[in-house]
Amino acid sequence: MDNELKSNNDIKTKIVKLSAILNLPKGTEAFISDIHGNDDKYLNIIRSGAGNVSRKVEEVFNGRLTKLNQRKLVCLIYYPEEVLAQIHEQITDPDEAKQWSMDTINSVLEVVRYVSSKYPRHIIDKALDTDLYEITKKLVFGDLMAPDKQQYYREMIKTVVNLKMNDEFIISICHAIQKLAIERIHIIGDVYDRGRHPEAIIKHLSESWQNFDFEWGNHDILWMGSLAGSKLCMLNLIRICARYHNLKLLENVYGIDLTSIIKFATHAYVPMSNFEPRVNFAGMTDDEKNVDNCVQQAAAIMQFKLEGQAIKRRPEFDMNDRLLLDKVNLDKKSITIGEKTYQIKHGCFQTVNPASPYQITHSEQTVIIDLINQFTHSTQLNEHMWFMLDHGSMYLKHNGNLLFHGCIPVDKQGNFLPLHVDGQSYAGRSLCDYSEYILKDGLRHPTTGDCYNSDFIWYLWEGKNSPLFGKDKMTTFERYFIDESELQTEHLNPFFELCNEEWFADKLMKEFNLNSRGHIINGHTPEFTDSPVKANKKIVVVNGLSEINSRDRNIGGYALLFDSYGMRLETLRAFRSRQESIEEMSDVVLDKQIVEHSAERRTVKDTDYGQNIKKQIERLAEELK
Ligand SMILES: O=P(O)(O)OC[C@H]1O[C@](O)(COP(=O)(O)O)[C@@H](O)[C@@H]1O
Ligand SMILES: [Mn+2]
Repeated sequence: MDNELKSNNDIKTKIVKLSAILNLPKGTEAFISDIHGNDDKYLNIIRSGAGNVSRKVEEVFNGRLTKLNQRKLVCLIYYPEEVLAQIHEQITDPDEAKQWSMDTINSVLEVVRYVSSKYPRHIIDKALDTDLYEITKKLVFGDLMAPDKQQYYREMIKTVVNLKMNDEFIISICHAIQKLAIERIHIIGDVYDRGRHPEAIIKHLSESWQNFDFEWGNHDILWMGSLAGSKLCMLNLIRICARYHNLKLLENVYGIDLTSIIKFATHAYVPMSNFEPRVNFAGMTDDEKNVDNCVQQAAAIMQFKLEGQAIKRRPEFDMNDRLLLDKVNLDKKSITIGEKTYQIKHGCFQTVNPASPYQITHSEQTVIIDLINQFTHSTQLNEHMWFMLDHGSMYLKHNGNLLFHGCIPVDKQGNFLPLHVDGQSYAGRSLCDYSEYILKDGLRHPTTGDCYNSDFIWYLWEGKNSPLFGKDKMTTFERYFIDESELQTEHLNPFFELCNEEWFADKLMKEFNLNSRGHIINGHTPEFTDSPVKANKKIVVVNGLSEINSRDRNIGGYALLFDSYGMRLETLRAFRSRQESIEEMSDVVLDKQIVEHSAERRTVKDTDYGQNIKKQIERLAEELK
């Protein structure tokens, strides 16, 4: 064959393959948010395919397995390692154990074949374990019903069991099912803060997941901002870690030596009830609680001082109402705001100089410099934050939907509120684009000096026009010191109320150049009273809210699934622990609600990926001689 013909045939083969992919059903997207370092809860959602795995098992085994046996199989798929250990304790007879393994291998193979049926080969290949690839590929892709081959496959399964590879094999297939149950995960912000293992979530995504994206949340910004050199982001972050008994995360995972702040804090402060940690884990010692308490005070006071300096440096941020330290009276036991004076029962203003309340002391300065140098040089923090940066954005337009963590700031009429900074005005989409630009610029050029980028990144955390925060003020000071609920209340931007209006959803979509048939999906605010589905089903809030805040203790938040049949919102069962989930064989989903039902089954053709494929096909067609 001459070379020209050969290369033409290569191109044609590629076109045939790509055209075939266009007609496969659209992959399943899962939308989750506000994980807040709860790695077990996150893995529970992911391993269950946000409820998709149990649905698939039901579709395959309805009428063949009882509900109880379906639940057992589902639980095995979520937690194969733990469930297999239990089974080995329960089934001690060798023959019975072999039988169980053979039956189970057959069942999980049926499920993996079913979930992989809508994927092109290269995606399935990625989901299969590389060590066992040669065997799994034969059993997954082989035609098991072909009469001449049945014996061949059965013998293979028998040999896997006889060679005692059964557990390893089952585990690898279960993991493949988990991966294939969701094609892409959208993590709509707040991976970090409060919970103990945000790094485990990053690790899971980087090591075992292929398709995902982050839409950054306000808490993630604190961590990215600290790497960029923002001392304010860092002090907020340390304060929150101390508040949630999480300082170990900084030491053990990010290699931050906290000696300087712990020494300073325990010397300058005594534990006080208003700084007690917000969690009470079994095994927390009094010593640890005292350290948390004092570090929280030290970080809070340094934060309030540096915030004061930043607010004065940046009048354009319009945050003068947050200047509170200078309103504390000389007795340091009361504060006068406007006309009113409020008592401060538990103040800790011993390092505040009334003549110059926002000035930090020399000791504080030493601590801050030591810490910010460590943050900006932490290898692990660098790795994790760049991972979030590389795979994330302020907002994402994907398959016709608009995703962001918090809000697009508006006034009561729904007009986009402008932020006047850097000689320009930014509002709506341009505010999001500008925020992303500054964040990236800040991370590319880290500096520990008081620069504009660092100040702006901190503004994204708690400024009233920040798309990530979405509240009029952050009342940290009031919540620590002033026992007055009216002052402590943070008011949501009108955006959240307007989200009940369909016209508003349409306006947002238009601002982002999207068709009004798509959906807006965000997180951030826990839904206590209203439904998470709003604006005639055009807006969905997927907060994986913590059970502590939930109006119903059985509800553990919401996740959204978007597959070839449409979109459905899953109400998640409250998650208490991995062990409890395994013992109770509880499924993740409590309830489902259809958000959209596609009239026709969506295929890859109807997705952004499909658009790319079409372009590739066009380019290839042009190459044909
Ligand atoms: O309950 P805590 O730890 O004091 O945190 C409360 C603070 O967290 C915030 O709710 C922001 O966090 P979220 O993004 O999780 O809502 C602030 O508005 C509030 O001041
Ligand atoms: Mn948030």
